[in-house]
Amino acid sequence: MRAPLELDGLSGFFGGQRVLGPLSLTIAPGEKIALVGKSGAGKSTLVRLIHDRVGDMAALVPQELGLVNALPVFHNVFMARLDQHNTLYNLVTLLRPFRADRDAITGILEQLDMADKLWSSAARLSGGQRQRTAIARALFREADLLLADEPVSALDGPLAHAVMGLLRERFDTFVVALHDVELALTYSTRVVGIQGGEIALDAASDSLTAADIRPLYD
Ligand SMILES: Nc1ncnc2c1ncn2[C@@H]1O[C@H](COP(=O)(O)OP(=O)(O)OP(=O)(O)O)[C@@H](O)[C@H]1O
Repeated sequence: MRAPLELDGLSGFFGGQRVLGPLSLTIAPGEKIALVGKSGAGKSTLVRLIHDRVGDMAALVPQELGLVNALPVFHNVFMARLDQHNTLYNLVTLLRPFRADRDAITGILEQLDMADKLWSSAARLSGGQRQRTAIARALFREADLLLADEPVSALDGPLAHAVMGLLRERFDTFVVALHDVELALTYSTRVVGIQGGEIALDAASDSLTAADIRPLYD
C-alpha cells in the first residue's frame, strides 16, 4: 500500500436495519489497526465492508474461515493464489501440486507449527488447526494489507501471541478484529473501538491502557 486508504460512507445493514455507520476510516500505509468492542458491536460488519471496498488487494481471514472441508490443507492454502494462475495450472495442482507451491506452503505451515497436516483433509482438523489453515492462506497470498476477523480466537495463549507476531511481521498494514484487549494493545499501532455500530475510540495503542478500552464493553 503506497497511499492511505480513505474509506467514507461505510454503512452496514441487515434486513433494512442499520447496524453500522455511516462512518469513515482512513488507513495509513504501515498502520496496524486493532478493532475492539463487545460482541455485536459491528466489528465483523466493518471488516466485511472494508473488504468489499478494497477487494483483492487484501488478504482476508473471515471469522467463519471459509475452508473447503473436502480438500486437504495444501489446497485450502493454495486457493489464495487461484486468481494468479491459469486454469490449467490450477487443475494440475488439484491432482499433482508443483514443487514450488508445495515448498512455499510447507514453509508457511512450519511457521504455524502444522507442517505435518499438509495433506490432512480440512474436515479432520481441530478448531485451532482450521484457524491456522485460514491464516496460512492469508500469508500465502502475500498481500500488503491483511483484514482479519478474530484470527486467533481458537488458539492458546502462546500460539495466539506467536501468530499475531507473525502477522505483524508479514503484513505491512492490517485491520484485525480482536476480542482480547491485551493482544490488541500488544500487536497494533492503533486501536479503533466500536460501540453500537459507531467509532467510540480511535487512538494510538501506545497511548492506551486496558482501562481505556474497558468502557466499550459496558
Ligand atoms: N446475518 C445477520 N442477520 C441479522 N443481523 C445480523 C447478522 N449478522 C450480524 N447481525 C447484527 O449486526 C450487528 C453487528 O454484528 P457483527 O457481527 O458485525 O458484530 P461483532 O462486533 O463482530 O460481534 P462478535 O464479536 O460477536 O463477532 C449485531 O447487532 C448483529 O446482531
